[in-house]
Amino acid sequence: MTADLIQKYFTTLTEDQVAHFKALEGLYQDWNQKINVVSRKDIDELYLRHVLHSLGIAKIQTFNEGADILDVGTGGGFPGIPLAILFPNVNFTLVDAIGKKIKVVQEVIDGLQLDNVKAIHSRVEEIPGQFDFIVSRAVAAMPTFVHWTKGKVKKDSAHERKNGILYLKGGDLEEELKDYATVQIFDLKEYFEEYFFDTKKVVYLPQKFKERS
Ligand SMILES: C[S@@+](CC[C@H](N)C(=O)[O-])C[C@H]1O[C@@H](n2cnc3c(N)ncnc32)[C@H](O)[C@@H]1O
Repeated sequence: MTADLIQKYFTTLTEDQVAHFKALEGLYQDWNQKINVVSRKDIDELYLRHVLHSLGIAKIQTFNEGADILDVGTGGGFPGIPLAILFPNVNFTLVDAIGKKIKVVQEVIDGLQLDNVKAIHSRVEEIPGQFDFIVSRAVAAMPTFVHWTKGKVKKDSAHERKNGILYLKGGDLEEELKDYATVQIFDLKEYFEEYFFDTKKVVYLPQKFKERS
């Protein structure tokens, strides 16, 4: 699959955005040979499994100009890098506890000359600042994740939807999310027809969520 897959679902991309999405393939293939951040199987399906999947968050939430978004446990840059290409006027902070992963992320940022992304080598618990939304994929179960990111969401919302966590998850989430009364789950198969998305969801947890009693 090629970068055309992105244009199939995001039809108003600028030439710059299309060029950036296209350039991801070469950058990741090159860097993945030096530092493995994407599994061999997945690198052949980069646009489906990583880029389009990351952009699933954008089908649920559009970020306002100037918003601050934190990607926790970004690994090789997902979902942060595709979202930063899609929202060039939004500030992204990508954090990961493993230095070599952040090195690849930094190389991709430099390769694309993205000026709206900062890559930080740190555990999320140790970074300062507050953000409108926290995005993530495949990092920790929600209770641990909520604990790690406590106090990192801005109180006042600049978006219609309350600030909070937008987490890409899959499978049966009932047990993991049973304590959160205000959680919302969005099925990505409603937006993308490829079979890969059949079980994929975006989990939205607003700040100041209610725990079920
Ligand atoms: C399975 S990888 C997922 C990477 C990426 N989000 C993706 O979906 O391709 C999980 C990543 O979370 C990072 N991580 C785990 N705990 C973390 C923490 N407390 N702070 C920052 N990064 C963390 C790990 O270093 C690892 O790179």
